[in-house]
Amino acid sequence: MRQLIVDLGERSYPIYIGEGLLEQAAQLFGKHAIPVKSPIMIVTDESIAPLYLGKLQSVLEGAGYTVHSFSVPSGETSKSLEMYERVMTAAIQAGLDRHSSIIALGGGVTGDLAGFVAATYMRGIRFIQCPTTILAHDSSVGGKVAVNHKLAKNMIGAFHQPEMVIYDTLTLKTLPMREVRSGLSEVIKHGLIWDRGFVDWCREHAEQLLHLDSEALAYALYEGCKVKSYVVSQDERESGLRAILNLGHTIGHALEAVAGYNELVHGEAIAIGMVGSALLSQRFGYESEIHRITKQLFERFGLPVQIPAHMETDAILEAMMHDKKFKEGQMVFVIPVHIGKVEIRSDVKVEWVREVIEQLKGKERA
Ligand SMILES: NC(=O)c1ccc[n+]([C@@H]2O[C@H](COP(=O)([O-])OP(=O)(O)OC[C@H]3O[C@@H](n4cnc5c(N)ncnc54)[C@H](O)[C@@H]3O)[C@@H](O)[C@H]2O)c1
Ligand SMILES: O=C(O)C(=O)C[C@@H](O)[C@H](O)[C@H](O)COP(=O)(O)O
Ligand SMILES: [Zn+2]
Repeated sequence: MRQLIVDLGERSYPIYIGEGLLEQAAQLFGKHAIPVKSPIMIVTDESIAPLYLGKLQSVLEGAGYTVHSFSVPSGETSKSLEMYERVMTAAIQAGLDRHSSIIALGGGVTGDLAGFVAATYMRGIRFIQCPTTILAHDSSVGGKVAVNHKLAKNMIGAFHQPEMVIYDTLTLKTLPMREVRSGLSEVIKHGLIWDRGFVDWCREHAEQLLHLDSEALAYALYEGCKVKSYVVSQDERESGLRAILNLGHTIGHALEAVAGYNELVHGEAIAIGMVGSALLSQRFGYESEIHRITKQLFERFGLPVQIPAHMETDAILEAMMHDKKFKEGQMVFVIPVHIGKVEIRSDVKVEWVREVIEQLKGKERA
């Protein structure tokens, strides 16, 4: 088992990464003094429940916990206020009290939704992340929890850190290929913002990663979580540095919203967004090599690098205006300076963004 600590003073918590960790959930709950006397609730989705809910539930019941569960439909559209209310209702009906815990068993959708319920139920109760996707190496760490608004991604949310992250990498073996690629997009993002050596390693190990080679995957998840934990521990509430974790998201989130949250999955949308940021970096005089390397990397992982042609440029621009980094009437972008380093710029011109969107739709500039 590998272990990392998210260092946030008295709210610090561990990330446990290893094969078969769901079997050890009861010991880990005991170690972290998760109260046995109050009922707990596992929130998961309808694809994950038949695979892993029974295991987690029986392990915890075996240790004396009273375990309730609630499954939401799979997919991004479950990150909604409507679903939030349904999970809330289930929590009230299950009699969760102030000492109860909510456990998210699933990907980023489950984690963000269940986490937002935990953050707001009785003004906040304990929350435990049990990620089951590659992408969730990112979403399970750092305490951003939210649901979407139809006009903008993650618009209704909170910061609520988990008690711990229990990452059983055996669960990843059942991931559909599209979700493997999507998760690797955020893994690569952690390299692009912080560590050129890790980007090179990802490129060299693309085949192993795509085939879920256990050792390669465990290393990639550990490295990704390491970057994420370090950044979060420096700037928990995104007053500065943390915004770098948003590379590719200004465009990516807009694409997800414009598509009604059911065309591109998150990792796909941000892969396109990261190629867009690499194009924008040329406007600041940075090397065109950044764009070439970024694009080739995502192509190698079978991720999309173009905006679907039917998406209207104006609609994308409009959705981008709701980005949470938008400040004093100015778009704010995470811009690559070179591979492994980015900067936050608030002097990106809207015309440049329009041109980049057109380029990403396959309409090359003259
Ligand atoms: N909070 C954060 O810091 C943060 C960071 C990154 C992404 N996110 C959010 O995460 C979400 C995307 O997360 P995701 O990609 O994990 O999506 P997801 O939770 O929808 O999971 C992807 C799909 O895989 C299925 N699945 C999950 N685990 C499985 C398994 N082990 N075996 C088989 N199928 C499985 C799910 O049912 C779903 O259909 C987005 O909403 C994004 O905004 C949040
Ligand atoms: O943790 C962060 O900070 C991130 O930016 C990680 C992103 O990968 C993630 O998609 C996050 O949910 C985006 O945050 P938002 O504040 O732009 O909604
Ligand atoms: Zn993301």
